[in-house]
Amino acid sequence: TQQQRSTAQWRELDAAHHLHPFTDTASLNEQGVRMITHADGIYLWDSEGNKITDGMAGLWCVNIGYGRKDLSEVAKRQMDELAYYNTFFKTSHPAVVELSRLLVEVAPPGFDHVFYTNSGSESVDTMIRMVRRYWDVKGKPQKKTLIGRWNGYHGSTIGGASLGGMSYMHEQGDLPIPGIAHIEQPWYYKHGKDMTPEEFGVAAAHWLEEKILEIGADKVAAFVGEPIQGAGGVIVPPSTYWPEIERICRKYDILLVADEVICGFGRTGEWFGQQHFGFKPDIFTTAKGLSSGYLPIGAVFVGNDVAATLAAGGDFNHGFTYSGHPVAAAVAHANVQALRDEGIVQRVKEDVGPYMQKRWRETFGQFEHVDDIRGVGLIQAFTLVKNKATRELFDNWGEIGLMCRDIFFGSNLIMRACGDHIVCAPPLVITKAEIDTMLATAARCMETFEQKLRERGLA
Ligand SMILES: Cc1ncc(COP(=O)(O)O)c(CNc2cccc(C(=O)O)c2)c1O
Repeated sequence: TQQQRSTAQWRELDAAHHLHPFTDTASLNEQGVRMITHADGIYLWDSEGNKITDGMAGLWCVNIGYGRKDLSEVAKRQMDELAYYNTFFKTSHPAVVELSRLLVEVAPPGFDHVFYTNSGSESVDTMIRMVRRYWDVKGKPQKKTLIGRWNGYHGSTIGGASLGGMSYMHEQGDLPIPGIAHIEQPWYYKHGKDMTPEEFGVAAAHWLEEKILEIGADKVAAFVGEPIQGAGGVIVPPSTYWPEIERICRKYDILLVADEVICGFGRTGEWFGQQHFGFKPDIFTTAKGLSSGYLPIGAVFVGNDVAATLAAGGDFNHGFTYSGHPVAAAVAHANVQALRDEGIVQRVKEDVGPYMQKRWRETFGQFEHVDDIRGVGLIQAFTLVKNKATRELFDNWGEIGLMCRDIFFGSNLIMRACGDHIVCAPPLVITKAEIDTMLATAARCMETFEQKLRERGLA
């Protein structure tokens, strides 16, 4: 079992030796980290015994909820049987074969092949190399450019960070790499002022057509997007957006890629976000909910045309030591089987998802500085705004979001601030009673938030 230390001792050792992701190390160590020691269902406990409601399912990933001993038993059994062997050099093993069969079963039709990675970023980098290889084999090697969206998020590897549209990431490391372009995001609240959502969805998709014509269709390899932008703040596109994107991709013969790292494995109430929006990509990337975060694993679902073309090209020179890792594959298999056989995905679509969306709107609609209340299934958000009537946002984008997030955290409720968007993506096993309790806490926090705005002369 874990060595028993005081919170102070944990904090001291962490500050001395551990570099955290996406963190300003100096400021983190002024405050001191919260030591999360265990978790169950939708709850976390810290080293001070505080019970915390995890409204973010870790990092959008613990779809099945914490504390599933069946998954840890599968991990132990697999590790005792075959802890590791690779899938290079004409070998395979039962765990990755069983997972592949199951994933093809839950995938939309037309995806009979899966490539494995260790993360969403590696899935995205794998996809980038597949897309460029695809056009090589097709005899159009100049079709290299991949188009993403500003404020899209596709990971932290050099490829993923380049394809993502977070400019503060591009500034660190001289990104994007060559052959990457971006178009504006389909954020209706900000860009669609004098249009209906449906008109805006078509207009926003046409930004892709403009970009393709600017670059030259003969140079464009693919368009890549998250069905709903997650880390960008749960930007839910109008219903007309994705079908128009797909039409434009077919018109100019460029591949359509969905990044389902967040939207995949039941988050929207469908198995994959592409099914909610009604489009069919050529490839899609996954991770997170694939194993519910119990072990690191990612998977690239390769459409049959792309798979056949890659195969025609002979050796595809790409892969990782841990591609299809036996223990990660076994746990992912048990996780996906439970999401399906326990009806968890189905319940998001038919029961808890609609309930959350209704209660989310009821809870936050009453606040003066909350607007654009939105969501699908169990991914939802709202935007903190200075003036609803004029849709005026606060100055210093992100500052108010962090203030609001800290009020939630102070009440042992984890929600995420993405700029001035407040987002929530709980484990898919959340019950209606837990939704009511969580939102009652959140409502009290929002009263405090409004009070703080007044005290700061911002309201
Ligand atoms: C759509 C998408 N694509 C790729 C990645 C990269 O996955 P990995 O992190 O496993 O390499 C992601 C990851 N998304 C992600 C990761 C970490 C933090 C947050 C946040 O919103 O705070 C979001 C993602 O959301």
